[in-house]
This record gives sequence, structure tokens and C-alpha cells, in this order.
Amino acid sequence: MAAPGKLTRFYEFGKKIICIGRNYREHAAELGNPVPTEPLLFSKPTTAYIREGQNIQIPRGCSSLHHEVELGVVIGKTGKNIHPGRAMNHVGGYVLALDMTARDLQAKAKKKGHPWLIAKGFDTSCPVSEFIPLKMIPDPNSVQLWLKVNGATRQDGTTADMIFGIAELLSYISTYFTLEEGDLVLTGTPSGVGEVVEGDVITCGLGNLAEMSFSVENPHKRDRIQLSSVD
Ligand SMILES: CC(=O)CC(=O)C(=O)O
Ligand SMILES: [Mg+2]
Repeated sequence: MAAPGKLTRFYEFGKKIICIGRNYREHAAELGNPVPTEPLLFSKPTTAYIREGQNIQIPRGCSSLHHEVELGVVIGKTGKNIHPGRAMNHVGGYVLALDMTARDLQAKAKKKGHPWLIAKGFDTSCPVSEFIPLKMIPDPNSVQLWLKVNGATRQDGTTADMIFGIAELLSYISTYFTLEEGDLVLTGTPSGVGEVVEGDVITCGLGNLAEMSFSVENPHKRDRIQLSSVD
């Protein structure tokens, strides 16, 4: 059990981002992917972070940008080879996060057996909320995740449906990567992922504990206009 002081401590985050894929059965099924037998890991560069007030930018060459709402776990204590029974002691708090995904670029990469780095890690691909202290989420394995696009509900799930729980995930990750204070672990998305286009507004939340909104913009529209005027 964490010391009372620690429950209210605010952690700086903004270091490496480790993400979990296909951690919800219904989401794996909706994209026709197999259910993993061990956690599927990928990563985003720190340049992927944005906060409210900044826009999500559709990356160059992407014509199918998807939203994925996720619970983010902020690491509060550095650890390597963390035992699952002690893993929750390494949690400093939480954030609400979006794992924005260039789905068409991801599909192309998967077909070629290439990494997902561009599809998952482009600039602005990791919008995050303010830090949420531990005491606000006493049971992170049972919290509602919801997402609306222009006011219409797209995702409505619960972390209770995660295949691998938080302790198991942190333990698994830390056998390969030292988890450092300030790192962020995105724990996967429930079903209902879908496309957004320029001008859309994504609003998402963790029950009624946290809420955030981001607009989608296309910084490459000008490129397309210039290219077509050359044709
Ligand atoms: C298929 C995916 O893009 C995996 C992923 O990010 C997830 O949350 O699941
Ligand atoms: Mg995801």
C-alpha cells in the first residue's frame, strides 16, 4: 500500500512512451487481428506528446487516421525486472491518452513486415490529459473509457476488459526495458476505433474523472493543392 504522501504526489511525465496493442478482445476482433498470448509492445517518440490547445495533425500520406482512447499509466519509480506483485508500487499516477494511428500506413507496414513507427509515432500522435493522481483512480483495472467525435459516441469501454492487467504489463515491459520515473505506458484501446478527418473534434474521458478535447487538422492540404496545380 502506498504511503499517504505518495497518493497525492504529482509526477512530471513526458519521457518514453511504451504502448500495448490488442489488449481488448473486441478491439482485436474488429480489426481482424488475433488475440495475443503475450503483450504486444510498440513505442512512440517523445515528440508525439501534445496537450489540450494543440491540434492533432494528420501525417503526410495518411488517408485514414484513427482514434484510440486509452488509459495511460505514469511510472513513479524506476524499475527493471519488476515482480508482478510489486508492480503497482511503480505507478505514480495516470493520464487519459489517445493513441492516434495512421491506420492505412499501419496496414501497409504490416503487409510488408515493417515496423509501425510512422503509423503510430508521428508528431502529435499522443494527446494526453493533465496528470491524474493515484488517489483519483483507486481501481485502474475497472475504469470507463469513452470517446466521442463531434458529439457522437464512438468508444465506450472499461479497463476491466483488458486481457493483460496493469501489474502484468509493467512486469512484462520491465523485463525488456527499464521503466523510468516519468515514462508513460498506454494500456491499449477498447473497441469502436474509427476514422477522423480534418475539422473533427475528438472528446474523450475516463468516466467523469478526466475529459479532454482535440481538433484534427491537415497540415499537408496545401501540399496536395500545390501538387494538383502542377498536374
Ligand atoms: C491494432 C493496434 O493499432 C493496436 C493498438 O494500438 C491497440 O490499442 O490495440
Ligand atoms: Mg492503441
